[in-house]
Amino acid sequence: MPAGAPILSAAQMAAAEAACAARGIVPADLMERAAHAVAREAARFAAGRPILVLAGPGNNGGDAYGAACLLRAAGCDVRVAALGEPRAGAAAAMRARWAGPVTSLADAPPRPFVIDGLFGTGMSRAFDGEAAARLCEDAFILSIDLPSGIDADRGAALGDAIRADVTLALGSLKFAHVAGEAASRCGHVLLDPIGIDVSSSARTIARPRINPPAAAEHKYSRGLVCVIGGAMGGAARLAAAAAARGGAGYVVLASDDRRTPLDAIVHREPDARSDTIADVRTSALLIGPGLGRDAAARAACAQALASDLPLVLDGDALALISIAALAARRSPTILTPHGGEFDALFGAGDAPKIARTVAAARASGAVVIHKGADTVIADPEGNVIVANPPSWLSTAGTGDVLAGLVAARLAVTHAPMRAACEAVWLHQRAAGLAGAALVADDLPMHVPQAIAECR
Ligand SMILES: NC(=O)C1=CN([C@@H]2O[C@H](COP(=O)(O)OP(=O)(O)OC[C@H]3O[C@@H](n4cnc5c(N)ncnc54)[C@H](OP(=O)(O)O)[C@@H]3O)[C@@H](O)[C@H]2O)[C@H](O)CC1
Ligand SMILES: [K+]
Repeated sequence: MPAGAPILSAAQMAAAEAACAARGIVPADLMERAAHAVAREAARFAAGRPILVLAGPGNNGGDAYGAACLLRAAGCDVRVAALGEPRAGAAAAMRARWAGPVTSLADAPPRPFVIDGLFGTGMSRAFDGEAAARLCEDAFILSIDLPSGIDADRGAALGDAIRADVTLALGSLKFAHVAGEAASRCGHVLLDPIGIDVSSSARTIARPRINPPAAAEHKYSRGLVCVIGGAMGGAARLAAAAAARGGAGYVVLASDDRRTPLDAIVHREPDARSDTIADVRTSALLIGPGLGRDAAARAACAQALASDLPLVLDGDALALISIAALAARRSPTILTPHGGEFDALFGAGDAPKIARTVAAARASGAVVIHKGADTVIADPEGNVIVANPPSWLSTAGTGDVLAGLVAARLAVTHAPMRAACEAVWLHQRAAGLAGAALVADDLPMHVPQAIAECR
């Protein structure tokens, strides 16, 4: 996935495209650039294999006809199969430029390399993809802009959507490249800006810059993280270990369980939880991993919410708080819900995940890390960062590790959105370093290497 790339809705993309006209760049120019970009990538990936171009009735089809012409002119073996005819505009002009035969999808013989130009951002209703599926079955598929059959904003498959090996996004990434079911249908995503000026409050995650501590720093100035644990000691231990490896100067673990994951982590008895939450030296307080939901947990959560400390709320804590109590806080707050915890706190809804996460951040005044295969990070100002963490992270305890990293980065940076993004990046990079079949315990030891890569 391109790092730090803007992400737009289909309507925002159309507006950016329209704004090009003011600079004298008309739709036919953009399609010409799109066709060149598609032909370039197709030639690279096809590597001499016979190419079948699937062309639809809209501008996605126009891009496809343009690429077919360029590839044929470059000496490639190209055939075209179409679904409907472009009726007007730049797409019709591109269609007219193609002098070779055009067959229907049903009549086309399969070829080993397919350029999927059936539908892009204009996909508006379910699509009967049976004929296309036959042609794509054993082929390498390069999708133009989006795999055909995908709702660009929701990332949902409308009928029989195509599953691409490579998707070349044009102009900007769309929500479907990073969110929802569609993200997994895109294969490897490339982006060609084709000269369109794009600005967006939503971007893909990028490697952060993390400086080493200044020479005069000491353990308290580096950031004191207090982890408030409860009945399930393992979760809090994982979080504390991650906080210690994540760059905090000092980590305190107040938990029923006397074991600490590292000798460098200071244990406090659970009856000292209240004093710990009241400790004004604390740079970031983490509450939730393994906390439980009993009366003591509820009281600890209420005290944490009422404090002026920068706060990270995870796991059980997310079930013990209200949006009103969050909104009343004046200090930085970060929430780390997975989908179920998010729905329980903010309500389930039909809107795309990015929009729901922004609404949650606005309502709570907190930075929200809405975890999942597409992790959406939003702040109350509407800024959004999207990450696609490795699927090996879908195992017990990895959320506790993330919570600990979030607390560490909040303690160091004092900036909740920055802290959330740094932590999510470090978490996914540590997972990459840990490799296949990782367990949560493996992650903290890889965080220092991930931090070292952030110079
Ligand atoms: N990013 C850019 O600036 C550029 C993008 N380009 C390419 O343009 C497409 C978007 O083009 P658009 O024409 O808006 O949309 P599509 O090509 O995706 O499809 C629209 C046509 O498809 C018909 N349609 C929609 N759903 C179905 C269906 N289920 N079955 C059959 N036909 C369907 C739709 O018909 P309507 O009746 O709904 O109007 C349209 O005819 C973008 O993705 C890029 O590839 C530019 O080329 C360059 C600039
Ligand atoms: K397509």
